Amino acid sequence: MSLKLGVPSKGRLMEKTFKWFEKRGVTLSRSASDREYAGRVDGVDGVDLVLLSAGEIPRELAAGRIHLGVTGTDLVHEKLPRWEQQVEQVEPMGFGQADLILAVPQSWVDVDTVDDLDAVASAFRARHGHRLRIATKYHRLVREFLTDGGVADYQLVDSQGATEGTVKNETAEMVADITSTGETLRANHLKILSDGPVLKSQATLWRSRSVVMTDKEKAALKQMLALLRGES
Ligand SMILES: Nc1ncnc2c1ncn2[C@@H]1O[C@H](COP(=O)(O)OP(=O)(O)OP(=O)(O)O)[C@@H](O)[C@H]1O
Ligand SMILES: O=P(O)(O)OC[C@H]1O[C@H](OP(=O)(O)OP(=O)(O)O)[C@H](O)[C@@H]1O
Repeated sequence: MSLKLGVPSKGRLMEKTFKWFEKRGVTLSRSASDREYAGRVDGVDGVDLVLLSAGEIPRELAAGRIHLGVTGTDLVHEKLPRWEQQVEQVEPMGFGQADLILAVPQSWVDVDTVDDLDAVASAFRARHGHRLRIATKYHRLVREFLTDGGVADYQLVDSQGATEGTVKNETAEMVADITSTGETLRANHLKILSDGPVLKSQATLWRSRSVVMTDKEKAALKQMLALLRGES
């Protein structure tokens, strides 16, 4: 069997991933049709390209269906419990930087920190009879962060997109989401809590810890890593 390299098939990480490999002597190419999720790897023998959504790459690494994969730190930490046991970080790639943050309405002038949030959350529950709602797709990371910060009076509301709009739409009181330029937060009149971020993320090359490799796969991995690390 060949070594399997999983890369984002679309979205913001795809193009930069292809360029990052190219710069290191490994050419990734998609088949002629953009709609066909197939491609090839040139520059190292015995490697297959697997095109996947960035969000699915953590699971495929953990299951051992791909040996190497490119995706954001945020997605690995969110989707894999005890991620260190399932994957190993090979190289941070220097693009796709984003911070996972907590943000509240700018009009909450008394709330700047997690401590302030704790006080407001308790008062909110007493006044409204339900817990303060935080919209996010990062359930695990947000829960861990708030537990560490001693905040308990809240509930998570799942939001898989347009998360900053949930406050205006009154389906949540605040959000936990990824930001890079901060423009979406500003446009939606939200401000970031100062004691964060919950996580700093960037595109990263990961290696699965779940596969037993054949000699051929081991040789391809060695050659690939030497090239990517500039050792050959
Ligand atoms: N401004 C940003 N907003 C959202 N994600 C960003 C941003 N900048 C970098 N990223 C990173 O990009 C990755 C998500 O990539 P992308 O948006 O292409 O995937 P997606 O299409 O949302 O995933 P999927 O294909 O699973 O739906 C995450 O690791 C995220 O941290
Ligand atoms: O800080 P900024 O540069 O404004 O970027 C942050 C925004 O980008 C992402 O959304 P995306 O574009 O992936 O759309 P989505 O709302 O469908 O997730 C993220 O969820 C924020 O909404």
